[in-house]
Amino acid sequence: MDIIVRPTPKLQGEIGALSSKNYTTRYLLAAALAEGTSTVYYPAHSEDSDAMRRCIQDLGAVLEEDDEKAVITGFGKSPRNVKELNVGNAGAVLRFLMGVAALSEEVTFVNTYPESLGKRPHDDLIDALGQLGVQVDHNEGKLPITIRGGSPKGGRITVSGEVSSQYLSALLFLTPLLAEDSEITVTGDLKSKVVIGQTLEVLGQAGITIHADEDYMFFRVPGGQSYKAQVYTVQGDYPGSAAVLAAAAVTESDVTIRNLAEDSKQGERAIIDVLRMMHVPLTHENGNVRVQGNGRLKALEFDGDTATDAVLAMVAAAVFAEGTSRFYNVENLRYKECDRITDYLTELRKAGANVEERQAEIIVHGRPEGVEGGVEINAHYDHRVIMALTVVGLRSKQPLRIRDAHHVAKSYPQYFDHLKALGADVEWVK
Ligand SMILES: O=C(O)C1=C[C@@H](OP(=O)(O)O)[C@@H](O)[C@H](O)C1
Ligand SMILES: C=C(OP(=O)(O)O)C(=O)O
Repeated sequence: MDIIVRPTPKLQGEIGALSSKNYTTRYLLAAALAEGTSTVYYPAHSEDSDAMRRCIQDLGAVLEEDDEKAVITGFGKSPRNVKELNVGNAGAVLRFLMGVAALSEEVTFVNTYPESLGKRPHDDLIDALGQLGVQVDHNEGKLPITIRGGSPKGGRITVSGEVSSQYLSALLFLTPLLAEDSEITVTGDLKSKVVIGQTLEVLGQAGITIHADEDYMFFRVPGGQSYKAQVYTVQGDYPGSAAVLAAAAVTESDVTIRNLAEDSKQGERAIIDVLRMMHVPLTHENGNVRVQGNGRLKALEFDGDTATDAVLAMVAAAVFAEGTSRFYNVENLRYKECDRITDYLTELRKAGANVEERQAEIIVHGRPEGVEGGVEINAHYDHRVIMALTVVGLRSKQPLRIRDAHHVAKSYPQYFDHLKALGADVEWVK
């Protein structure tokens, strides 16, 4: 399915934020790794969170769900033997479950998105699991991947943080369950470091003890622990909401998103500060973010690694800012659903934006007068490219047609419904 995004000068209304993807995957996993029955309130419903639901059930968790909650009886340290797992296009789900698979005899992760997740590297996690004595067969560090776990005992592990924080999160979920203590040393620069704060927060809620150095470069993990069955509540999602807030920022608007906690550990809450720095009129009180956009934005410089999954939305806003913006320290955007620097900028240029790339930077020469549009956009299987190009389309002179925009459902299936409710002129076409 394609979406047509037509110029929309005004957005107005109120929506509730979608539920956080990163907390949903973590709570579902923590519940599966517990032996009793946990409840997860307001879990996200999207392709990635459904991938976690499906896989933990394949591994032996029992899940019952109604409109507000998932009730999960976990398998503890003993996942059921399963031949294959299919995580769809979900990177974090794959990496976390590669850790869990170390507790199984033999599991193969199949490759159902050869053009997206199928191209992403997992070498650093494969290497770390190898240090625990886990045998991993792989296709040059990529899917399909077969893990022969058995009974790793724990010990000293080093893992590179240069490409993704998800490898470290996977080890932090696994090692507490091993018989012996572990020590994890991170080498290189740890990318998306703030996300590790979310992992540690969830592990703490699950009753797991981890001794972490303040810089998250070294961890002591006592072995022989068990996850406690708990009641969790998923908070609102900043990365997805960032795209809606960017849309409000580039139009004449009065848009409110509810349920975005001021004290959230999601790094992408930086969208609030970034829009403020861009002089976008905005308030954030009692979990409600209200943008009263006037279409005028100022350029800024920003360390994108602190808000990895919101950078594309921020760049889309910068396309219409006065002056030149620079988003630096973003090299790991290249290892996502697509190369979110080269592929994304290719599509932005098609729409008429003036952008430049460096290995680890995106530079945007703003066009407050708007961009031409009137072209077809390749989504590159990437929900965040789809959301960000939609923001650009709202302020293009001619409509944009985004091909295969249904991939938005990886994290935010109701994105276009939410935008429509706010008055955006968007239409699905076959
Ligand atoms: O741990 C997680 O849930 C995630 C970590 C981040 O990945 P990287 O650490 O690869 O940047 C983020 O981009 C991804 O959407 C989710
Ligand atoms: C990169 C993302 O997810 P993942 O790495 O889990 O596929 C994302 O949600 O933007």
